[in-house]
Amino acid sequence: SVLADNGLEVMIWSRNQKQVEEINLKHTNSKYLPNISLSDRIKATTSIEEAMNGTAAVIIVAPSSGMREVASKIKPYVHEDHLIVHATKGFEPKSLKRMSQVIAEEFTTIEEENIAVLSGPSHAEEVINKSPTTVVISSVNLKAAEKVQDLFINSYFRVYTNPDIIGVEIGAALKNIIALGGGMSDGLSFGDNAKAALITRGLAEIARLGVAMGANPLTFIGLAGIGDLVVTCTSQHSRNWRAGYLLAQGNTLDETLKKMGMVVEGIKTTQAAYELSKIYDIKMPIASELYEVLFNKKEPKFAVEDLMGRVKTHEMEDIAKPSSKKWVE
Ligand SMILES: NC(=O)C1=CN([C@@H]2O[C@H](COP(=O)(O)OP(=O)(O)OC[C@H]3O[C@@H](n4cnc5c(N)ncnc54)[C@H](OP(=O)(O)O)[C@@H]3O)[C@@H](O)[C@H]2O)C=CC1
Ligand SMILES: O=C(CO)COP(=O)(O)O
Repeated sequence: SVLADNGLEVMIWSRNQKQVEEINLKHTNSKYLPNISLSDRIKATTSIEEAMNGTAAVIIVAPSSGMREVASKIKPYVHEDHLIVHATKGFEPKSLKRMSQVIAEEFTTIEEENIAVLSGPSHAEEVINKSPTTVVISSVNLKAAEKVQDLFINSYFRVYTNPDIIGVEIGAALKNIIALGGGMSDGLSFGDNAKAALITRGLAEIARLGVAMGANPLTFIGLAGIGDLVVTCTSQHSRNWRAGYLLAQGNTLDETLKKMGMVVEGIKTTQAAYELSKIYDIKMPIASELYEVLFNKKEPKFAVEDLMGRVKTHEMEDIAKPSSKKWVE
């Protein structure tokens, strides 16, 4: 919708024939964005060949578990001048690869310089209503990032460039875990103190893993870090928040997913973060407790008790420890 508002012709590829017909005939997408009218500059097709015909840029927004499948379908139609942008927030299950790594592996004809990541606090439900939104576009190539910035930027959608593609993708993926916790906190009727603690301590563990994986720590105080963390932990538009809320109210994981009916990236990402924290030897207490709740049936209230009862430590554990001498002074 942002691109259509900017005067571009947009072709959506979907695997769902009914959804394609609805978009083309009624200009609505009632399952995913009810009560919204879409621009008639947005058309849809189930044919990837038709969708790719004459395009300059391809925006992939499949859930992370489907990224490789979708990329491999697009592959035959991609040429070296295409700009490939993704807005997916997660890691590939099992390989634990970032989305731009999966895209680079699939599109061997595309230079890494032509791949960009769009991220930041941007619930679709608000963007579609033209509510002021700020995001980042990240690429190893500033020129590519600026081209995508020019495609998207307008009076309600402000796009900043950021060269740290690793940090942007890691911030985007890991914030969903903390958002599950934010929903649980509200589901358990904890207050604002608990939410602030989750956001702040969540950011600390996101940054610890991110830095170990090669990110610039400053990215985590930007839109793809704290920005997206705040919006997903506090907004009722957030699927991750809602899933956490349902879990805290006693629903099982299966019941929660059935009630959601939309992708909840934080669930698979909790598994990925659990594995990455072991590979990189990074402490991620919130992600570890969420792992126990999601996959080992631990009750959320016991997870909170265990988080609160951790061995006492310095706030900046593993990042900056003041010397004991200075501390005494
Ligand atoms: N919603 C939001 O506000 C934002 C979402 N994101 C990210 O975008 C990604 C997608 O989220 P979102 O669109 O909200 O998720 P939804 O669950 O709302 O929609 C997922 C869409 O992807 C399609 N899909 C799923 N798997 C495949 C596949 N293997 N091949 C083809 N199509 C597939 C679904 O089709 P079908 O209906 O046929 O199942 C559906 O159209 C996530 O990584 C999310 O974190 C990022 C920023 C904001
Ligand atoms: O990433 C998002 C907003 O920036 C969407 O978050 P949810 O997947 O939790 O809805």
